[in-house]
Amino acid sequence: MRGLVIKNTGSWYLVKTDEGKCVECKIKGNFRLKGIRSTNPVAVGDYVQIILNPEGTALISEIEDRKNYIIRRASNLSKQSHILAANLDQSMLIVTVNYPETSTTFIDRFLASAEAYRVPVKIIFNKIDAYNEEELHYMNSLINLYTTIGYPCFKVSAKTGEGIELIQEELKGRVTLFSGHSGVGKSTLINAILPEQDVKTGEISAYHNKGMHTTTFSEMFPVPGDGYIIDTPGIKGFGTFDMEEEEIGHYFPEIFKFSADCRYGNCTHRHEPGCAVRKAVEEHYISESRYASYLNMLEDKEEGKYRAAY
Ligand SMILES: Nc1nc2c(ncn2[C@@H]2O[C@H](COP(=O)(O)OP(=O)(O)OP(=O)(O)O)[C@@H](O)[C@H]2O)c(=O)[nH]1
Ligand SMILES: [Zn+2]
Repeated sequence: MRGLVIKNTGSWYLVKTDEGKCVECKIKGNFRLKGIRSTNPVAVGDYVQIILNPEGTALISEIEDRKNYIIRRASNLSKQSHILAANLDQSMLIVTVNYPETSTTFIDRFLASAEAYRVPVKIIFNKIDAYNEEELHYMNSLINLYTTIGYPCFKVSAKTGEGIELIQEELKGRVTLFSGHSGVGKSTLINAILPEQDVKTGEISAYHNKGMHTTTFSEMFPVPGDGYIIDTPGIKGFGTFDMEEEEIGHYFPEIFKFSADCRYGNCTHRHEPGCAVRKAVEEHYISESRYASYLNMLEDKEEGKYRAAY
């Protein structure tokens, strides 16, 4: 029998079968996954085959190939990873231009990691009820920027309910990871989206409070119209994805596009002669803020190398 893993409590997995029944499952034997050493072989979002027991529980016997997954290093010292969620259809990044401000560096790092994980992102600008004219102007210029690059943007107020219906439409039939740094109104927004659900902010927050240092258990919350929201505790972005220096530019779609015309194939777009990316920045085809975020990620990479070498 086939089903979707919607909750992981550590030892048990809750699987929703294709027929719509929820069954508590354990894992059968040992799973080995290609390429990753993981502390949890099965994650929320996995499609699995289960074998029912007479007691009404079941064993997970097989995991279907994942179209994508997000992981977190179990600890700095270990090479093992913890799979937070699998088979994401999209991620919604909640941002605010004030109270508190989300920096473009944060947004761009998130977007680049999402590209690396092959998860499409929609950017949700929250708290539009609270902005003055200047802030609204700034928000609209960001919306213009990110829409042009290919990231759909939405304006909402979790407080007044403005724009929420459109978000509900976007969630239908999809598995969506919710992200955003502390204070952007993620919990308020989830509550506004799920008004009659038995999922409450408190429940999600309780998960949050378990903090970064304990094992993380994820859960998918059903939304009307056959979709799910994943709110991973303690995850503000995707974390660091191991990217090679030359690779970082691949995850900035507009930089990648222009880089085809750079003189050198391994151009890092910093100071190489004949760099088409720098030229595009000078001519305002690529935004200064995006280029700055790109350089910022490159710098991190260099510092990482420095640490590794000493
Ligand atoms: N004016 C205004 N305030 C909002 C809106 N959405 C959330 N807030 C407020 O922003 C603050 C933070 O909201 P939360 O929902 O707790 O934010 P969060 O992103 O879940 O934060 P963490 O729990 O720290 O991750 C609260 O005081 C909310 O009342 C909004 O649309 N407009
Ligand atoms: Zn270049």
